[in-house]
Amino acid sequence: LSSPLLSHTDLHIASSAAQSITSSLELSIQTRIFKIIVIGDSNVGKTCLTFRFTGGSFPDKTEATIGVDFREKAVEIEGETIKVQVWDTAGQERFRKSMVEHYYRNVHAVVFVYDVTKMASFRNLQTWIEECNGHRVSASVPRVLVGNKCDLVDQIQVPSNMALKFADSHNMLLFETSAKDPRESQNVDSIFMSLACRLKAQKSLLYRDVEREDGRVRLTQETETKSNCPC
Ligand SMILES: Nc1nc2c(ncn2[C@@H]2O[C@H](COP(=O)(O)OP(=O)(O)OP(=O)(O)O)[C@@H](O)[C@H]2O)c(=O)[nH]1
Ligand SMILES: [Mg+2]
Repeated sequence: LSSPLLSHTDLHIASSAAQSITSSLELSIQTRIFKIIVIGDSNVGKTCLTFRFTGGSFPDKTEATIGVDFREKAVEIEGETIKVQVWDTAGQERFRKSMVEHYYRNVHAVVFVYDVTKMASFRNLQTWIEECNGHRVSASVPRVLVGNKCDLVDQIQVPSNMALKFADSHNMLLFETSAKDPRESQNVDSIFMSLACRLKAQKSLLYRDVEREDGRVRLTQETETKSNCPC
């Protein structure tokens, strides 16, 4: 009789190795990236807001963004680490025109920014929304509205109720905040975190649609009832 090719111990080692490969594969599959673009007139503070979220501070000096700057931050939501990839876009037409297609390709969420001290930047939101819609961004892609520079209290031109009405009519949440004021930093974080939470909820619903049980695939009725998302 020939001896078995693999002993019991060998089999055990092989099965542990297979398990660890599977779990590292699952980990890499689970690291998801959410692409969030920040859009609005030049000088409204898009670079400062994205800097505040990813770097935790207000930049001493900024220059007009050319094309796009990428900023990333890993956040943890319900035990899952997610990479939030923020696309800080250029507001000036000459610095953005060759990039616009790239901004909107496979975007997961959109942040529209205006400057509360500049009515023109609020009025121009309509044009930014039209550009976004013109690039076939699905209605299921969440959008939020941000009124920045609230620290300049004496110079406010855009009343909150006007902004709220506009946000409501476009099915967006409104955040009024300041990238400059350190007391507002949590509020700035919540702009991006609220979007990441919504995206996670949407995506995990998709993942949960199919569940294996007894080797068969079945649809589940599970929804987001278990969510303990902070937002
Ligand atoms: N007071 C105040 N100033 C701000 C705030 N955010 C940005 N700024 C200032 O506004 C100016 C423009 O900020 P940026 O972040 O560069 O503007 P942007 O929207 O990125 O502009 P583009 O890159 O040209 O599209 C800078 O001088 C900032 O210091 C804020 O919350 N409060
Ligand atoms: Mg900029």
